[in-house]
Amino acid sequence: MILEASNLGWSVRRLRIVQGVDLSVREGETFGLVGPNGSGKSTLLRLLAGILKPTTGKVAVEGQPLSGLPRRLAAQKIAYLEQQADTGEAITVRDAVEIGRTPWLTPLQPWSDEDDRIVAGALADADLHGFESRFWATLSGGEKQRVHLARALAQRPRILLLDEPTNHLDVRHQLSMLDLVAALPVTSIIALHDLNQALACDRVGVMAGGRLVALGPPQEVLSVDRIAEVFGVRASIVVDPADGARIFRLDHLR
Ligand SMILES: Nc1ncnc2c1ncn2[C@@H]1O[C@H](COP(=O)(O)OP(=O)(O)OP(=O)(O)O)[C@@H](O)[C@H]1O
Repeated sequence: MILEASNLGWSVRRLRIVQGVDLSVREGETFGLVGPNGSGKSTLLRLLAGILKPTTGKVAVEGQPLSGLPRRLAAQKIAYLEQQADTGEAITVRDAVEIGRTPWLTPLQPWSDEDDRIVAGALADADLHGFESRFWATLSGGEKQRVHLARALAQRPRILLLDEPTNHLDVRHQLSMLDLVAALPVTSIIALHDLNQALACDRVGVMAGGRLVALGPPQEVLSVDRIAEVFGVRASIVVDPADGARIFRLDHLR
């Protein structure tokens, strides 16, 4: 297992925000995390990224405790794309993406042609050709989101943790973001609100009230009954006659 959490929990002022999460993620897997607002998805991702220190339990990356890994080493293994990261710094798109290379640079291994090549590839993968010299503050929400993705890709991590990465993106960029993540030779954990997007993941975990209440293949985990119970909505499954793909139609519970 590339990433393992056991009895993972985080509390603030005696409030249990995440509790008792046991999770093992396989190498190369695209793992979707779904759940209502406030169910603990972002907090769980921040614990897995090592940004929050667990109140209970632990996280292991490639068998090593995350808490014992030096920050630089952890950043070589894990990239985290936050939900609403912003900066007031006057930086360009290229500067922002170059930051992704930081964990790999040392005085003995300064910036090289290989770093240039990786940054160019990340910019291209995030469809940012022509944006390199634009200032961050002038970008739209979706363009900023794509720069974050490019920065995370430039980090060349083993594990990508993405918090609602399709937020702000137009439909074409939503599709290319998810296709890109699925095609990358990395392990990804993605918090998603769109249950149809979650259907495309290898496995899905469902968060409710700070707990991981279900875990498994999307078709099993995202049952009509569970969607009603966890999200309070009525799901019906519609089959596209063109290719047999199953999609959810969602409505109020009656
Ligand atoms: N530092 C904090 N202090 C108090 N409450 C917090 C803190 N951090 C998170 N919470 C609360 O913990 C709960 C879980 O938050 P979290 O952001 O993890 O949920 P989420 O599932 O990612 O939600 P969303 O879908 O809205 O992004 C929320 O009710 C939130 O208000």
